[in-house]
Amino acid sequence: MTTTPTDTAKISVRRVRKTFDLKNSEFVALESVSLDIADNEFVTVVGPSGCGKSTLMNILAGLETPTSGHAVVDGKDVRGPGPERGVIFQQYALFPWLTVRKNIEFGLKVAGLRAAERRQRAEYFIHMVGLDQFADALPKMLSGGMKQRCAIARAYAVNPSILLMDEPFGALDALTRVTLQEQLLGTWSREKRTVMFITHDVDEAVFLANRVVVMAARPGRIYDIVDVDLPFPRTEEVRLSPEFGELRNRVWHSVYHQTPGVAAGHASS
Ligand SMILES: Nc1ncnc2c1ncn2[C@@H]1O[C@H](COP(=O)(O)OP(=O)(O)OP(=O)(O)O)[C@@H](O)[C@H]1O
Repeated sequence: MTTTPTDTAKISVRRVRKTFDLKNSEFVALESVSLDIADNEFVTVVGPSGCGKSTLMNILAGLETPTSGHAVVDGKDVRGPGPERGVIFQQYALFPWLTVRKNIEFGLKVAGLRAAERRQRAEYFIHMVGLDQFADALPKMLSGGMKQRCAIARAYAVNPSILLMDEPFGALDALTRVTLQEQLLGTWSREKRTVMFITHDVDEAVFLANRVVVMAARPGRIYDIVDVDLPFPRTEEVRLSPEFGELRNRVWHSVYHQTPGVAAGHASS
């Protein structure tokens, strides 16, 4: 389990504690979380509901501040959102009144790119996620999977070096989900980014990652880190391999046995 911060990490989370004030008490959402993520690494985070996955991601996104400890990106403390960190949520967060193309161009306009350059860049990423035929469609005309592909293209287009993804495929059916996992990995291997990807799905966590971080709840903390030394590209053959099965079982075991009640119930059965 590697949790010791180093100076070379793209992302360093150092002894982060996050508390929320409740009416008569303080709720500890994260306790002493330390984690390093290397440049171009793909890290997935799994854990039971309420273990602080989104809180950790929001801290890295600059949407929450740690109560103590540090979130460091490229050697600097995170002090708010920044263009080098793209965020993708479960709910697509597309502008409903803008077409796919305009949604993707939006961030480029904010970044000050000229119209021709915006157009060219949007085309590239529309093609990358296979939405060529829907470039002029409004979000309401897209399926859930297409909306999420549009959100991924939009995040990539502004060229962030880090992608923070909070259950981006959580609302999709199993087949679309698998297709998007393969597509995301294809994009990641071509474009390279440092990715933190939150999921509830252990198979998804193993399939995508270089490393799986398993969190535990009450207080939210890192419970285990599993290296995934499966080859890329991650094909169906990899997904069906005994090595994949072993890693999935290892991660599942970690998630299952730290969930209060579940392990106890298991032990007594
Ligand atoms: N703004 C807030 N005020 C009070 N409590 C909060 C706040 N945000 C999060 N929490 C609490 O902190 C804990 C961690 O929440 P968080 O959303 O990070 O968990 P999670 O692991 O992402 O959960 P899930 O898998 O269900 O999305 C939860 O118990 C939640 O109720």
